Amino acid sequence: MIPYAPEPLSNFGDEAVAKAFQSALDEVSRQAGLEVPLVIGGKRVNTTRHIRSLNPSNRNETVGLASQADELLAGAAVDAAEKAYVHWSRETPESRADLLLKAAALLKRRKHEFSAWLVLEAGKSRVEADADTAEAIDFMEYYARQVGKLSARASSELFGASGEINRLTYLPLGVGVIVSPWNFPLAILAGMTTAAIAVGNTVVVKPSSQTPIIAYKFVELLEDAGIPAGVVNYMPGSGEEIGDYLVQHPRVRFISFTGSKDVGLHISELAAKVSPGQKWIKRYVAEMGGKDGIIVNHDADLDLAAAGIVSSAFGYSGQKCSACSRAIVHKDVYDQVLDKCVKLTQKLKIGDVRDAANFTGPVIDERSQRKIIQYLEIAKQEGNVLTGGSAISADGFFIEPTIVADVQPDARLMQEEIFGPVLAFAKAENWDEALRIANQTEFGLTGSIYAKSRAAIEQAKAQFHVGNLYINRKCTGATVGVHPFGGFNMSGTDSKAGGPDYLMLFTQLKLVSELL
Ligand SMILES: NC(=O)c1ccc[n+]([C@@H]2O[C@H](COP(=O)([O-])OP(=O)(O)OC[C@H]3O[C@@H](n4cnc5c(N)ncnc54)[C@H](O)[C@@H]3O)[C@@H](O)[C@H]2O)c1
Ligand SMILES: N[C@@H](CCC=O)C(=O)O
Repeated sequence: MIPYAPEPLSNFGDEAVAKAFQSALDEVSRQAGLEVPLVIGGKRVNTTRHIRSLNPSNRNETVGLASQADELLAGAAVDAAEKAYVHWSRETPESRADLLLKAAALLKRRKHEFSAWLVLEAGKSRVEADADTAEAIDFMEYYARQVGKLSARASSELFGASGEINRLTYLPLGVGVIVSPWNFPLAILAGMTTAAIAVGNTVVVKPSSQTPIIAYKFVELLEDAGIPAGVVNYMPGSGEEIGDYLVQHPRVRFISFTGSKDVGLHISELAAKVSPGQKWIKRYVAEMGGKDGIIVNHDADLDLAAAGIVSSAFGYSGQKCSACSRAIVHKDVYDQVLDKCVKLTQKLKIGDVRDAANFTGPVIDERSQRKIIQYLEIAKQEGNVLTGGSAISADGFFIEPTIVADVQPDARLMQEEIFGPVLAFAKAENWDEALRIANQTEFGLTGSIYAKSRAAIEQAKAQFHVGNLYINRKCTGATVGVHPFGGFNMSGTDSKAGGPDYLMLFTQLKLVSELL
């Protein structure tokens, strides 16, 4: 196998690339409105109830209708996954890795088509959509290589004992439930799903109700790559209805979740309870929200810092768990950084992401837009709104990129995950205080610092308590295999997706010791 290298991002400045993307977008737009069934044990199942997936750039456009599962069908999906597990768990690591490589190759060929679905269904700009698709490819390429390493690693790290043969093996866990979010509806779904199946598990995938169509397209892609029936079952449905049911199912062995803190904690509680007939303690891997901060020191390159803050805060309308929602700036350069950020923000173009000129698109849906509008009201009480501050009246769910100055560290704007384009600024007296403010949160996902002084950098490395700390660069945009991703505290179980230990989370280790 050639060494892993991340998938290059598309250069839309190249006319041929832009044209190829546009034709994919036109083609996908023609397919909009399609109906997708559930997939249980490889069979298509159509239901009478549907989830309507809307284009966030224009609520009048239906991207697709997904069949909606109920408990009975979700139970059938667990049965199908359990049946498939018998064979899939005995496949060689090499053949499972090959499947991931085939799926990655197919996705590379159909890159623009998948990105176009992301533009339509998730409201991503083509640049953000392309990065999402590239990350999905990366997860599969990376995990395909990690599977072999995992099986090679176990026994080689045992100490020898005379007169014995000792073998350590990573075994899969069983049937898992994959619960994924809408904000990286391809990359995160693909990463969570393929990591679990790469080591021999079978899964029921419950995608987000905002983005079921792209999830279906991914399951189809796995089928095109040759995945056996039942290894991945596709099960859109309401979180409360089938999510809770699947999490509590006695024959579900593990749950891999990415989403908000509230839902993550709810699942944690349910998964901890033993259901009648259950034979194991369920494994729970959870990646949750963030309240990520960027700290700027008095000696920093202020232009670099302002560009990093604005890009981290407003890329994909602030709807990344890694997004910068707090800028904590040394008092000596506070006004300058604020001014630079406001000027950069006012240049951002907002609108329908089908238009390449728009940097920022909509937020995901009306509920999210309403929630962010409430925070814009809170912003007026908790600070000074310097730019933005309103929703945009349109058919899509647009919110102006908003900067709020002079916010107190304990204000709601500095504590609660808004998940929209709202950035709060707080002033720090000195570097110690800046780090204290940055850590004054229940989350601990990403963070950046901009500083030149070596002492300040080293102090931040030791004291800034986040899973992903970046120095003199933005706090979004982790690359698979380069920046393993996951956070501390209420940001989750720090599972480090795209890192060397991730696959182990979906395994159990068996030691066999034979006396000679
Ligand atoms: N840490 C990370 O790596 C990471 C990555 C992406 C997103 N996120 C976080 O995800 C959130 C945004 O995504 P979201 O709005 O889709 O999150 P969400 O928690 O609302 O939903 C996530 C998934 O959980 C499902 N769900 C809801 N209720 C459920 C229940 N009772 N049982 C089982 N499943 C249920 C949803 O249908 C969806 O599929 C943000 O908080 C963001 O920070 C974290
Ligand atoms: N891994 C992504 C964030 C995923 C969550 O939304 C990043 O690093 O920006």
